Amino acid sequence: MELDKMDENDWKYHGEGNKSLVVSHLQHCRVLRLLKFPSEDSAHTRQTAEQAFRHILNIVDYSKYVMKPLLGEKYVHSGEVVKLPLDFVRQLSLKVQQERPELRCDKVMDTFSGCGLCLPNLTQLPLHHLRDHRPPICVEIKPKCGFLPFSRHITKECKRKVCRFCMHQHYKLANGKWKRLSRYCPLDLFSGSKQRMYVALKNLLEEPQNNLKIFKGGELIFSCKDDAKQQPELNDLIQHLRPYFSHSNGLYNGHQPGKAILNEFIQVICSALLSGGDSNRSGEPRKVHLSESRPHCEASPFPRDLLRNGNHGLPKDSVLAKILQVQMLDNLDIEGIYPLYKRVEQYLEEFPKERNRLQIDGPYNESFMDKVKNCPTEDDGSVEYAVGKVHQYRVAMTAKDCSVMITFAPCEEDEEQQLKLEKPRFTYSISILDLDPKPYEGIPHQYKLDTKIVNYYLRSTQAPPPSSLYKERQECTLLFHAV
Ligand SMILES: O=P(O)(O)O[C@@H]1[C@@H](OP(=O)(O)O)[C@H](OP(=O)(O)O)[C@H](O)[C@H](OP(=O)(O)O)[C@H]1OP(=O)(O)O
Ligand SMILES: Nc1ncnc2c1ncn2[C@@H]1O[C@H](COP(=O)(O)OP(=O)(O)OP(=O)(O)O)[C@@H](O)[C@H]1O
Repeated sequence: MELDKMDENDWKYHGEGNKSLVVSHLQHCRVLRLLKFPSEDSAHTRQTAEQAFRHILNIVDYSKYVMKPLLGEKYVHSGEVVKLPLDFVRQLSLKVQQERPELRCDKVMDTFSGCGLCLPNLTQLPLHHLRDHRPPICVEIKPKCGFLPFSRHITKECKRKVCRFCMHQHYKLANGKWKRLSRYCPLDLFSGSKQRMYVALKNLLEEPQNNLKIFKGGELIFSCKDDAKQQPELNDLIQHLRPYFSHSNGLYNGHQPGKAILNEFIQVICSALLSGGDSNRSGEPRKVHLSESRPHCEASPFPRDLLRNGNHGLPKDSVLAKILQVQMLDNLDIEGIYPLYKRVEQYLEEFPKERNRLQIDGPYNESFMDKVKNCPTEDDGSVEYAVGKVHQYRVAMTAKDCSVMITFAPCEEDEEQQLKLEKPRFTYSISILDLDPKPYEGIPHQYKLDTKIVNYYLRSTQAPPPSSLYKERQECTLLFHAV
């Protein structure tokens, strides 16, 4: 990619989140990630080009020196900061505007700093097109927090029983972010039990919200609709997936029934999520267990009588195990962190120059990582302890908000061979994305939000739920066979 010859016509809109907008290159397996800012603030809070460059550099450093060592080399692609011609960025911004979903248009793309992040396009498998005519399928999951907090600082008992995602659903519904409750529960996905993972993925397919996107050949084919009232089309998805699962097993009227296709698709995702573990001497993958936390969320729709005390857990090096371990660096919960944040604030008021030494806003380097890793286990009343725990909390927050991308494509066999196989075989890659640092200043907001979510949950579950909600849920429930 020659930066001085950038042409907006070589790029197209790919997707966006709350903080950044992503465009993909038409020929090369590359994306550009550009920051976004609230539109009303853009005139006065706009950063100088120098500040914007520093900001993006911080994102790369944080990914490279903090998240990559914690999550594993193989899953993290940190990318590189690129300086882009301002004219290119302005033209690009105009070009993508009409593709942007309405719900994301409260923010505008950064067209003034001329900085962006260049990353591999993780929805593609490099060189795959040389081997098979079927383009890769990519499943992007934002799994959210996979454990129940176990901190002694927790004041509301329900937080030990119902997970944050399930509680938050009620609050999101009330403030209009979504129109239907999601039945997805992160604790099921992180359980390591194939049955529970299956149910979690099935529930994501029924109501993806912002937790599931599916791409085919780099094109988005399944996600929540822009109009949150509309449901995504599972039948369309089945048609897209059919060529990947057309083997001879279980044919009905000459082809696989839709349910069977979704069933196999979910199993492929499960296998990928459980892969990557090394084995012990008996050949069993090593597992990680959450001894400190209750393993099941009371709001999950997974039938309680099917919960067994079996030796589930996630294979040690699987992508979900890696993410969960980092999430669990938050062992005090926001209720334990907030007083420590206030301790740091008080200290900084007295000694403002200490902000740099304590690396409150970075730099995110080995020394920051040292503070995260070697934080004392007991509170000795020091500012060092408080800063260490705050840093750990922020790292855990990143892991609670990251996404996993599983990109898979049929193995090399030609079609005839493929049809004779009992099950199709896939080659795949797994990555973790959106590993940006969460701001230190965000802690008071997190504290308030936590209180709101819990209070709202308690209020809404004590009162009988509106009957229309249940009606809608029943209408969209699919019946899958247990695996
Ligand atoms: O607080 P949460 O759990 O709602 O997470 C926010 C996400 O909402 P979600 O609940 O996943 O729909 C939110 O996602 P959406 O904008 O809702 O797609 C962002 O990821 C936000 O992170 P940031 O402020 O952009 O760095 C996320 O904020 P952080 O809490 O991770 O800072
Ligand atoms: N390297 C990549 N390859 C392919 N697609 C990507 C890549 N990085 C991001 N995307 C796509 O762009 C979308 C937005 O990116 P990202 O999640 O990083 O945005 P964000 O604004 O930081 O998210 P959030 O809302 O969590 O703050 C992703 O959901 C994903 O679909």
